[in-house]
Amino acid sequence: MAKPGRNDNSIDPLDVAIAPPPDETEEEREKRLSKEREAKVVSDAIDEEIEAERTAEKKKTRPVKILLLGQSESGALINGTEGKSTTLKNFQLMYEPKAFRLERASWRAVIQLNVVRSFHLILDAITRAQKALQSSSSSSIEDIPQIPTELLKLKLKLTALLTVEGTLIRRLTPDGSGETEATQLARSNGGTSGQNGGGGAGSPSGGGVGGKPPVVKELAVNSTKPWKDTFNRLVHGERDSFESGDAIDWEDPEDPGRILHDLSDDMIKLWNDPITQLLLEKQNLRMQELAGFFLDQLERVTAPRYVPTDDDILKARLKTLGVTEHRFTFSSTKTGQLSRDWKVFDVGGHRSQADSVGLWSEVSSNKLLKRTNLILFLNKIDIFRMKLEAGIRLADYIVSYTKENDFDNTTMSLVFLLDRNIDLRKKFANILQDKSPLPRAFYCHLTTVTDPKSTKYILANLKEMLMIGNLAKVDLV
Ligand SMILES: Nc1nc2c(ncn2[C@@H]2O[C@H](COP(=O)(O)OP(=O)(O)OP(=O)(O)O)[C@@H](O)[C@H]2O)c(=O)[nH]1
Ligand SMILES: [Mg+2]
Repeated sequence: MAKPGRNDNSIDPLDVAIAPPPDETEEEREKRLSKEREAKVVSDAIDEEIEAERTAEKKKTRPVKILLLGQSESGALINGTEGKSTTLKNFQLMYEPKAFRLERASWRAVIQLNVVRSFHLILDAITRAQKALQSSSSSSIEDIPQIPTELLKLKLKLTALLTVEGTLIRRLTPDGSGETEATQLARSNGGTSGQNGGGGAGSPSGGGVGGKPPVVKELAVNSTKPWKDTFNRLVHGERDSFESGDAIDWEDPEDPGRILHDLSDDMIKLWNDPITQLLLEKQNLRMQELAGFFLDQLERVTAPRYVPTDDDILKARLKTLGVTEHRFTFSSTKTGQLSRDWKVFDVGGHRSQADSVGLWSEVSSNKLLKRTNLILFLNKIDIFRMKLEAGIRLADYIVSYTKENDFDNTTMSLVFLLDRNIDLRKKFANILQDKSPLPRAFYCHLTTVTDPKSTKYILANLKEMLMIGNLAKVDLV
């Protein structure tokens, strides 16, 4: 006997759903059947196309696969993100420059969001200082400078940026595109506003005034979704004119660039004010080290007809969610013997991963990846150097390091890394040697991937791997 609530198995719900209405006339029946015939022709054509693609795919040499792995947030010494999407941007810049530059309109919005986000952090920092000054119980009050009325006026005017932030977020995550669901705005512990967070900065390295460190909210976009399409719809005119600003709709009355331009002078004043700098310093907020830093270029990026340069696009920050696949066909002229299809997978980083060493251990020991060649990038070396020069002591992070924290010579930071006692590369090489199920060569680079030249390391290693290894059958991470 059937249990109560169970469907009768002999009735197919699909049949019921597509069954013709019981009172169908002869004419309606003819119409329906004709539509069904048309749909079948389309469906057959799609099946044929898929089959043809599958056959063509099988005939081709297997593509080289590159999986970009890393964290979204990492340790305190080299903070923030890993630069996976930036590496991918470098590939696009090198091999699909036209398509890359056609996306300038979208990246312009991301850069504007980065700018606004930076100001959100600054305004929050001033608010925290104000609160601390008002509260007599604050222990660190004597360290906080008095905030001049002029600065507070500027702050008030610039709260208009929070509206721009909202507009930009809405544009980057349009309704119905699925982007809103994919948008992750991390919790904020308060500040100037309770509004949505913006994209841009990584985690600030410091604490609040006499309180908890500020938690940075960040806009994340699922890169498999066409967030760029919102802006591409604005594109008009000749597609070939990508080098100019023609890809941007300058007539758009809603363009956030207009408000940014109107507030430009005030933004520059606030950022350059020594009290602002002091307040940031007291709160250990090193804006220069945060991802998506454009505050030293405010006049240019808020200019009425600002078009992002390649360099700006490489520096722009938009967090990735999920996995994106990009295909490139690399010509032999640029890559030597590497003329074949490449698939590059950009994997959005996770905050939960313990640290870079842990991730490297996991990847090295993974049995499914045992025949996969690995290249390790110790990225953001420029920021590492900046931190060393700012007086952060390596010994506070690496106990075995006992040498001088001396940075007169700009190459010193690299010497530290290469030093036998604390050779980070050696540490990672040992992990690979110990954990790898099969012996593998260790490739490692200290990089600054915002510099397009960094791609050359990848290409040089790939050539070597393809030559040394089993040439046709190499998969890469
Ligand atoms: N100064 C400096 N900035 C870098 C470097 N590499 C990446 N960045 C910047 O850091 C930010 C984050 O880089 P992404 O490439 O988005 O990082 P990601 O690994 O894709 O991060 P998730 O998407 O969160 O997983 C961007 O604003 C980059 O421009 C670097 O070597 N030096
Ligand atoms: Mg990314």
